[in-house]
Amino acid sequence: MKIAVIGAGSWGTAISGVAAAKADEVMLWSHDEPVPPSINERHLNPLYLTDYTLPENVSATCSFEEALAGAAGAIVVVPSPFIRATIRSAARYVADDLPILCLTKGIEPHTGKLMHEVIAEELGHPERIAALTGPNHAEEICRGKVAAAVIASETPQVGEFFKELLISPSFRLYASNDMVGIETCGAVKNVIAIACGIAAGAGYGDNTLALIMTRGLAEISRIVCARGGDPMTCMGLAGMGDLVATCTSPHSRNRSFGVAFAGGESLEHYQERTHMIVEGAAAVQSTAELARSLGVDAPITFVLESLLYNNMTLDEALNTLMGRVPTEEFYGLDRD
Ligand SMILES: NC(=O)C1=CN([C@@H]2O[C@H](COP(=O)(O)OP(=O)(O)OC[C@H]3O[C@@H](n4cnc5c(N)ncnc54)[C@H](O)[C@@H]3O)[C@@H](O)[C@H]2O)C=CC1
Ligand SMILES: O=C(CO)COP(=O)(O)O
Repeated sequence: MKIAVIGAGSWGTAISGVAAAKADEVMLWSHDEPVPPSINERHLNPLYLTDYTLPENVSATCSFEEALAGAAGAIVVVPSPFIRATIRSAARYVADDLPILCLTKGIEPHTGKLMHEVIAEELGHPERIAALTGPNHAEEICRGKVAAAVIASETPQVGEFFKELLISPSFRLYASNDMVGIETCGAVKNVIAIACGIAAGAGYGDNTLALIMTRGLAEISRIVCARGGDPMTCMGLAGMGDLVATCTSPHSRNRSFGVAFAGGESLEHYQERTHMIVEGAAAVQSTAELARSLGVDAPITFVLESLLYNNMTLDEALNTLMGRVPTEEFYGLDRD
């Protein structure tokens, strides 16, 4: 059995190693030309997780045709800003019944669409699409450190196919049918992680971080509910689990960017320096747009939007948040 992995960043590289334990062959599609020769000759990605040696049955290519030919399943893991264009370019090599698993975390700007919805729009046949999210830093997964995630799908057999492929003694996978819930959690927790990074970088304490995480989870839950997801999803691995990992881990690019931003570094400089995607920076804008269109109160996201993009100062941000009148702890959690 061959599995195609579309996207050779940190997470695409790590998940290829996981899939290689069960698949006969994993072929990784990379946007970056230096990646395939290095993986094919030395089993090393020269740009991401550079000290992780991939299994011998993982190879790489920059050709969609080569990656997808004869594949029994495809895993999509390109950063959200590139997902629509990438999938559109790959579309003619994707069979109508190919099971697809989406690992990307984001919300499309202007449309408010989740990543599985973008893939479905480009490829059709939404019933063959599943999504996986959870507290899964690639740096730990590639070392086999114990972790878990949720796989959600409209069709149970599709979720089961990917669960069987990726489950291992060190990687537990739970099933869900709430694709909207798990993907919304996965996108918006990145916003909250930036807020935690900024607070940590500015010298605030653990109480402050717990406050941001907890009120962040309330904010995520209101958006999940308004989007038609299940609020219980927010209590699980895709919600609280990933929020805690991303808001506290030194591996998190979103948290680290927040720390750097508090120290005066720009987003452009941070991304150029690390070559990594800060999904939460784009998600600040797309989540704010989505929340406004849904009529959802998202104060942390709105303040971050002003801080990152409209020259609000940190003091003004703090005063805006702390100046709000505290209301009921769990308002806005009704499902429409
Ligand atoms: N790194 C991690 O631990 C985890 C990442 N994710 C999610 O996985 C997704 C991918 O992130 P990473 O693998 O971490 O990426 P990364 O930040 O490690 O690497 C950036 C990726 O973007 C690609 N890229 C750059 N320009 C491109 C273009 N024009 N078209 C297509 N691709 C382009 C690069 O080739 C590279 O694969 C994101 O949505 C992220 O939130 C989810 C869970 C864990
Ligand atoms: O989603 C992630 C861990 O589950 C990765 O988070 P960062 O993009 O902040 O590194």
